[in-house]
Amino acid sequence: MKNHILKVEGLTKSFGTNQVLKGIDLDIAPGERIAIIGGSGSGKSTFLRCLNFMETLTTGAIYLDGTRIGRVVGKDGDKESVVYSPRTLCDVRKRVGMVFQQFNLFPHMSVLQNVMEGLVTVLGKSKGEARQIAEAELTKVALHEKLDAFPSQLSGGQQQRVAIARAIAMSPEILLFDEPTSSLDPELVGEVLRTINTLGEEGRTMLLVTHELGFAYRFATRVLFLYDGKIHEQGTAEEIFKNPQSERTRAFIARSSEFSL
Ligand SMILES: Nc1ncnc2c1ncn2[C@@H]1O[C@H](COP(=O)(O)OP(=O)(O)OP(=O)(O)O)[C@@H](O)[C@H]1O
Repeated sequence: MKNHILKVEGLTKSFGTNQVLKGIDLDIAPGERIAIIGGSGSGKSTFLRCLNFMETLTTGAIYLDGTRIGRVVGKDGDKESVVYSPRTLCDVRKRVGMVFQQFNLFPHMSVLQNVMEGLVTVLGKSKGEARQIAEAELTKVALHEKLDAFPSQLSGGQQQRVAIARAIAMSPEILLFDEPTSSLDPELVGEVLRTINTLGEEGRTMLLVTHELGFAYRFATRVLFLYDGKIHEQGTAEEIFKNPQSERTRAFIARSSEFSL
């Protein structure tokens, strides 16, 4: 049997009466680089946020290394009641890191402190060890000269690289990227995509929601096309971009003006 690091089963998510995710099943093997593409409002960000429980699931289950997250405490027909303890959620977020569109850095902390914070408060590292790890990760994203700067003194691309270093420093097993370049000026997009690409080459398991279809084509080992809250089509980048089976996928790719292979 294939070894799955993450498994999603029958995931639905509603906000009030608006059902945004309508039944998603997905198995992810270690080292896969998955790009999630789809039109605005198709549920891409919501799906990603469900994977580290920033959103509660309406129905369905998520398994990490074969273990279901949360404890089922009751069942009413098909609907389960599941309890997620703060400890479980903290554990999941250690294992599943996330980089956001808006960086989400702490504005009152220096670059170094931003990366050290989770290492000390969540992982319980000593300040000395946290500093060592943080400096090493910031060097990898070429920000070793900005350790004492504050986020407001950095470009958007540099801030996003701090956010990536902060996520990587926690050694997550899976990294989620939610449109990490969409709030950047066009000239800064390349530096962040290069950083993400390097992480992929290191064999990390990654899921990336993106509108940069050219990058998705080069980067992803698997592409998911989300439409109306479901995985409408999935396959290798070659299959999805060059030979999609569905007319809807074909039309989406043809419409996306950024796409250049
Ligand atoms: N917290 C929320 N409360 C209510 N509705 C929400 C919430 N978050 C998302 N939605 C709704 O869920 C739907 C899907 O949103 P989502 O952000 O997942 O789409 P997306 O595919 O990532 O879109 P985009 O490409 O524009 O970012 C939208 O109709 C949105 O209004």
